[in-house]
Parts: sequence; C-alpha cells; structure tokens
Amino acid sequence: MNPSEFINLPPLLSARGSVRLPGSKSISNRVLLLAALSGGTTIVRDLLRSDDTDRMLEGLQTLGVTVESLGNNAYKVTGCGGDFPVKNAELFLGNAGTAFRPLTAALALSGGSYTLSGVARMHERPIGDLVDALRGLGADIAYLANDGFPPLQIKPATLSGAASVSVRGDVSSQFLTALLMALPLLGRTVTVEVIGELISKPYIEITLAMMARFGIVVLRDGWKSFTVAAGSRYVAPGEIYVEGDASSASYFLAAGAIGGGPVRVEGVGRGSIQGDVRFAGELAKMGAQIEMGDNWIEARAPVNGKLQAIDLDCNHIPDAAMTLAVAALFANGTTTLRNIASWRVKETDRIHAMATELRKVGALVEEGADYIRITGLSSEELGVSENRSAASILNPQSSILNPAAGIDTYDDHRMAMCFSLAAFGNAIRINDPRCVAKTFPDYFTEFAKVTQSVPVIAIDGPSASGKGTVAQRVANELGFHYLDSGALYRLLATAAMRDGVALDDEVALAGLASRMDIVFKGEQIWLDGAPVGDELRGEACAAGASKVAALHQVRAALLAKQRDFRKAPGLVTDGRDMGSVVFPDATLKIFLTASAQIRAERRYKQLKEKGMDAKIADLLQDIRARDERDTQRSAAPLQQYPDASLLDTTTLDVDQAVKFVLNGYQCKAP
Ligand SMILES: O=C(O)C1=C[C@@H](OP(=O)(O)O)[C@@H](O)[C@H](O)C1
Ligand SMILES: C=C(OP(=O)(O)O)C(=O)O
Repeated sequence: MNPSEFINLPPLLSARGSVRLPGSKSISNRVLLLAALSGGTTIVRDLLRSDDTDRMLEGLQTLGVTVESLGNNAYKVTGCGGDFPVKNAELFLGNAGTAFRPLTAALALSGGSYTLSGVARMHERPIGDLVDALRGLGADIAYLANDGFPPLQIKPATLSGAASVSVRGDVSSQFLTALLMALPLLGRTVTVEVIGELISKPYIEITLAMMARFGIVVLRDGWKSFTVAAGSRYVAPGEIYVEGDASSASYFLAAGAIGGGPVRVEGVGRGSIQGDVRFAGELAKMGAQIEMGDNWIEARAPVNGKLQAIDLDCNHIPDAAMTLAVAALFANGTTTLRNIASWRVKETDRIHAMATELRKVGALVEEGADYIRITGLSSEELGVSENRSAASILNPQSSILNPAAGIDTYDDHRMAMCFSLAAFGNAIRINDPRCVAKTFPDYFTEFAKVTQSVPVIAIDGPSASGKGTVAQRVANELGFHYLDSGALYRLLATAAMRDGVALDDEVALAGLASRMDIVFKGEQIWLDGAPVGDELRGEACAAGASKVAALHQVRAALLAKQRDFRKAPGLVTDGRDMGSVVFPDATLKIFLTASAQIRAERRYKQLKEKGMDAKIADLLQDIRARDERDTQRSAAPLQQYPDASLLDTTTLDVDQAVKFVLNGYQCKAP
C-alpha cells in the first residue's frame, strides 16, 4: 500500500447503469478451502480474484494443493481429502479473516507444523476464542507474539477425542465458521456449543450452505449448537459457481438511491445465500425504491427524492452497514446504526474511522462502544430548494474542501468504497484508494461507469472575444451556475485591500482566497454578501491581481475555489485554462475566438456605450499584444486544445454563438 497515493473524484450528479459484480469473497474462500479438503476435483467458476482470495490460493498451494487456472476466473482445485501434502510450512495470510481463521482450524486438526502470520493489522485482530476452542480439542497452538492474536505456531498434536467443544460467538462468527469447516477432519461426531450471543449470523448460513454443497449436513439447534456427525466427508461437487459479492453490491445500490438510479447489480438477487443482500431491504427503509430478481437487484432514489434516516440493529449485515453510514449523509434526520461492536476489530477500528472521516465531510457524528449516530446535512436543514439534487448538500466549510486534505482509508477497502459515495455531495479525494484490492480491485473503474459527474461547459478564449457574454447566456439557458474565472484574482486583490492583507503575504492571501464567498448573478458579482462594483475594473485592482496571481499558494487555493463552483445541476465557466487545467474532464470544451479586428471593434462599441472614449487602432494594438503574452506564457498558455471545439465568432452574433454551445452540449450531456 502506498498511502501517498490518492484518487480525486469529481462531484457527482447522478448514478445509473448496471454492474456485474465480482465474486463473493466469503463464498470464494470457503469454496477454495472445502474443495481442497474434498476428495476429487472441483471446477470453481466466477471466483473472486482479489488480495483476500489470493492469500487463500497461495496458502493452499503452499500446502501442496494443486490449483489450476482455467482462465476467465475459473479454477480447477484438486482436493487432498483433508491430508495436506506439505506438513511443514509458513503461511502469510495478509489481512484476510476468511483465510486466516479457517486455515488455522483446518491446520490445527491436520497434523503438521505451520506458522501463520499476516499484516500488522491482522496481528491486532483477535483469534483467542478460536484458539481456545481448538485447544479444547487437543490442538497444539502457540501465540508467537501477543496472547490471543496472530501470528500463530501450530504443531502436530494428539487430539483429545472430546465429543463437544465450545466457542465464543460474540467477537467474530468466523471462529464458529472455521471450527465447523474443520470438524469433518476428525472423522467422529463433535458438537459445537456457542457461548454468548452469536454475531454476524448470516455468515454461518453461508458456511452451512457451502458445507452442504460439499456433501456435509450439519445438525443444528438454532444458533446454540451445531453437530458434525461421524463419517462426514467432503465430496467435490464437480462444478460450482460463486455468486456475486453482496457486500460489494451495497455501494452501487446506495449510489442508485442517492444519485437517482436506476442502478442494477447483477450476480446477486432473491436467490442469494449471502446475508448482505438484506442491505437492499434496509436501504428501502430509508425510502429507496428497490426491485429484485433471482440474480439482480436494482435501486432508485425515493419517490420524493429524499432518503430518510433510520435506526437499525445492523448485527446481521456488519459489512454492508458501513455503506448505510455514508448513505446517512444524504438522509433527512439522524441515523443510528446499532450493535456493530465487531466493527472495532476488523480491517481497522471502523467505528472510529467512520466517525472521523464523516466529520471531515461535515456530518455530525456520535460514536459509542457499539453504535454510530450520524446526522447528515440534508437539503431541508440547509434550506435549499426542493428540486436541487442530493449533490452540493455537504457542509461547504468542511475540511475536505481543503485540497491537501482527503478521506483517509486506514487500509480498509470498505472505507474507500463507502466514501466514494460522498462525491454525491462534493468533489472528494480518497487517499490510498488501492486498498480496495482486498475484495474489489476494479472498484473505482466500475463506480465511474455508473456515475455521472456534475457537467461543466468550459469556454476558453482570448480577451475581448465575448466568451463571458456567451458563457453567462448559456448558464442562464441551462439553469447552471456561472464562473468568470478571470474575476477571481481581481476579487482576491479587492478582498485583500478591503481586509488590509499585504499583497505579498502568500499564506494570508491563500487563506483569504479559500474563505472568499463569491456569487456571480448575471452581470453582477457578489463578494462576501456585498455587490462589487466598478472597482473590480479599476487600475489598482488590476495591478493587485497581477501581484497575487504570481503566488504559488494563491494559485493552488484559487484552483480549489474554481473547482468548488462545480455544483449541481452544472457549471458554465469561462477563462483561459478552464478546459485544460481547471476542469480537464469538462463535458464540453469550447475555444471561443474571433479575429483581432472584430474583437477590437466589439470592445470599441462596448466602451462607446459606456460613454468612454477610445480608438479602434489602439484597442487593436492592445489586443494583439495581449494575445501574444497569453499564448507565450509558460503557465497554462492560451491555446486551443485538441479536445476543444473551435467557435469562431468573427461572423456570428451572440445568439448564434450561444446556440452553437447549447447544441454542442445537447450532444454530450450526461
Ligand atoms: O465469514 C465471513 O465470510 C465473514 C464474516 C464477517 O465477520 P465477523 O463474523 O467477524 O463479523 C464479515 O465481516 C467478514 O467480512 C466475512
Ligand atoms: C471484515 C472483513 O474482512 P475479513 O474477512 O478479513 O474479516 C470485510 O471484508 O469487511
């Protein structure tokens, strides 16, 4: 992992489309292990390829199990009937709970010498309850560092012959899963008694369903005890398909609910054995419209457009519940997610991580030992109009607007995936996005395919080309926001002179630049709530603007400021580097120009109308000199980029130019 990497997500307007889900992590790793423990070969299709499943695949191969890739995520596993050929090995299992816990149990009962280790965080994730249970069966397991935690040393042992064993169920269900999957190796009847309230119950259902596919029916008394009968042997099912991952589905379903939808996920549905499909029902409680088929689920925004807060016991969906926490940002009211103590011992302390990062985007968060309570900033609370989409509702003062900040992901794939949804509020930076590789390496590519960013029409061009007039008119026609980027440096100079900030105090100027509240309304510009008049065009202001524009931190702050104007439903902006530097992903880029002669004539007419005196020849000379400077400068020189359409207005009037831009946008609109 490289924590210095990040991905910048643009502000999102909407979500629609369809995603084929990668295979379920929980099913993939169970199937691989059970296939290895079986006699015979198993063809596994649609297996998840990710860090967690790679750790299981490597582990099995180290143990001497033959796994052959057939291409297209299909694998042939030749089982060893529970007798691993390699009796002495060191396994590195990363941070994969579904590899570490089940392999610990299987190896503890299989008569070899093994050490099992993982990443640093894995060595902080508890395993004591499982080790205690295995020791109850006579297994020889030692802690190599801290008691109760990996790394572990397993040695051959004389197993006890006990008919029953107890395991605690209130820290992780993976301990019970691991025991159940390993018990058939003993060849005799053993009953597992569960001590304490079993958490994450649906994962036990997955375990039982997979064991059944490999020929072993576990007898059960509710959630209290489970019996594996003597003579139970895993039998390879021949061919097995892995369902799509229901936890991974949650991000796309939430995107549909927040961003309008419909967003469809393919690979899980009504027929799924994964508990996380119930996430869809919980999203429906927030108002989302959900439809479900046997192998697909589709989500849309609520009929009235607004998600509602919920108060929910999330013990049955510990992983997908994280997605609800971020969806809560976009809901009216306060959402409480309860009974999630297990979040504290997963990839990171997820309650703390979630609370910290949600606060960065402006949410009010209360964190408890086993709950999290989130108040998002709903449109109602901000008093913005009804027809505004969920976008732009986040707190404009939040620290995430500082370009140097970003959402930290704590090496937790779900933190990264969850916070991609916050882009429906504002542009967002996600740090260390590659941590998604734990379960979904292509996540951000897939997410980009079903989300549409807030559109930007970027109009660049030389001075006096009339681009400002055209841009304002286009913004009015479309009901979009408007940004006159050239005015920003002059506004900063004005604000600095107003506040007595020295024009060479880089740090103070950059702070002022990010604090300035600027509104463009038709021809009028408002700075911090007051209209700015002709002083913006004055000599003092122009000189101040050129001084502040030379300062690096000011340019960075103003870059962020310009990007903040990108709010739903869209932005029209004019300047010199809008399409090339500020909004390189603009929906439509126009290079608007006219001959120098016609620009001089237009400027002359403008000045005349204002009662000012001028000479066309002088104006023409000025314009030529300015063109020369703008095209020759080293920082973002003025030029038509290959992805911008040329709009030469030499022979066009304003109406015709506006029409050209609107037509161009029609063809490209999201
Ligand atoms: O058995 C499984 O496949 C899993 C069980 C759950 O863990 P806990 O039982 O520790 O909650 C879940 O969070 C994890 O991602 C996968
Ligand atoms: C808790 C998780 O992983 P693990 O299987 O490592 O427990 C998870 O994927 O959210």
